[in-house]
Amino acid sequence: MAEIEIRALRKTFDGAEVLKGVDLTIQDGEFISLVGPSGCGKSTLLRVIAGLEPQSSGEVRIDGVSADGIRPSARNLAMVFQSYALYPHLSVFDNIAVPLRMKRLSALERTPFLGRLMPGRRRAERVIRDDVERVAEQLEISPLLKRKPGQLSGGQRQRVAVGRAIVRQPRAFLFDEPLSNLDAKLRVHMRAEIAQLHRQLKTTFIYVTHDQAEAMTMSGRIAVMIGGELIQVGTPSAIYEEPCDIRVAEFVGTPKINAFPGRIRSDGRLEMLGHVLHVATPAPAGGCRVCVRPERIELGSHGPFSGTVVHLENLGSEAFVHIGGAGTDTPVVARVNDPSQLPAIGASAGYGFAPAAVRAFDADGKRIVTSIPSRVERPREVAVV
Ligand SMILES: Nc1ncnc2c1ncn2[C@@H]1O[C@H](COP(=O)(O)OP(=O)(O)OP(=O)(O)O)[C@@H](O)[C@H]1O
Repeated sequence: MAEIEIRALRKTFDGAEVLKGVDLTIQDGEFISLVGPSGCGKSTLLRVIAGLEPQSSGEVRIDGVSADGIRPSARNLAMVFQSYALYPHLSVFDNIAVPLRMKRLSALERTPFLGRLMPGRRRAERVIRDDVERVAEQLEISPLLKRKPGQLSGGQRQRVAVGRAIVRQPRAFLFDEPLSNLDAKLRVHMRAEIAQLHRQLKTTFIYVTHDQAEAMTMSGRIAVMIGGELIQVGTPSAIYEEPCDIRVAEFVGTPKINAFPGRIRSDGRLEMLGHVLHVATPAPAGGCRVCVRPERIELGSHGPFSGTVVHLENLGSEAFVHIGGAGTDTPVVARVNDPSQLPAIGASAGYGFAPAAVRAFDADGKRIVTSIPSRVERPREVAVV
C-alpha cells in the first residue's frame, strides 16, 4: 500500500512542455482516475510515477520517500497496459509467473537447463506455483493457465495482465487505459471487475483513461487533466455537479453539457438569448457562458426558449432531443426519460430550466458563483422555468 505525492512535476519533450507543474497527493488505498482528452499528458504522468520516464523537474514521493534515482522495479509499483504486454510464446501460467521468477530466482536459477539442477529452484517453483494458482482462482482464470495469450479473448487477456500485476503484491497499481481494446459490453463488465478488485485488495489504484464514464463509475476521486495541467480533483459527483472550469464541465458528461452565450448585467443578473435569468452573480459585468446539463433541460411549449427539433437519439430507456436554431452554435440537447413522448423531427420545441441547474463560467472559462435571488424582491423578473 502506498501514498504517492506528486510535487511541482514538469516534463518537457523536445522543448514542448507536456506536464506543467502537477501537484497531487494520492492517498494510501485510494482509487483515483486521471482523465482528460488525448495528448493531455496522462500517460506521461503515469510513466513518471512508475519511473519509466524521468521528470524534467519536480518530485514523486512514495510513502514519504523521494523516488528520484529509484529504478522502476525497485519502486514496487505494477503497471497494467492497454496492450496487455503479455509474452505470446509463454502460457498464461508462465506469463503470471514472470515477475515472481524475476524476484525469487537468481539469474542462474532462471536458466532453462542448468537452473533445474540448482538446489533452491524446486522449492521456489513450488511457492511460485501456489501464488500463481491463488491469483488465477481470484480472477477466475484457473482453466486457462495452460493456454497461450493468442488462444484467449480480449477480456481474458486483460485478466491475465491484471493477474501478472497482482501476483507481485505491489504497493500500488498503475493502469494505463487497460480497457480500451475491449468492446463496449465487455468494457462495462471489466469496469465492475476492476472496482471489485480494488475493494478486495484495498491497494492504491491510479487509473488513466480518456473515457470519463469509466472514471465516473469506478473511482473514489477523479483528477481532470487538460493541456498538461491538473484542472480539478474531486469525487465523481463533485466533478460532474460543480465543475470549476468550463473545460471540465464540457469534458465530463455524455452528451456534453449545453453552453449558451450569456452576459452578466451591471445589476449582477445573468442574461441569455434575450431573457434575464432568475440567477444572480457578484462577478463583474461582461460576457459569460451559461451551462446546463441535458438532463436539466425541460421541454415544454411554455418555453421561454425555443427552436426546432433537428435530431433524435432514442436509446430505448432514454432519449436525447437535439434542438437547433435556438441561438446557439450547436444544437441544444435535452434528455427525455420516456422515449414514447418524443417530438417529431422538424417540430418546434420550447424549453427552459430551473435556475438551480445553471453553471456559469466567465470569459476565461472559470466558474462564477451564482445564487437564486428571492422572487419576492423582484416580482416581475423573467423566470427561467
Ligand atoms: N517519448 C516522447 N517523445 C516526444 N513526445 C512525447 C513522448 N511521449 C509523449 N509525448 C507527447 O506528449 C504529449 C502527452 O502524451 P501522453 O501520452 O502523456 O498523453 P495522453 O493524455 O496519455 O494521451 P492518450 O489518451 O492519447 O494516450 C503528447 O503530445 C505526446 O505526443
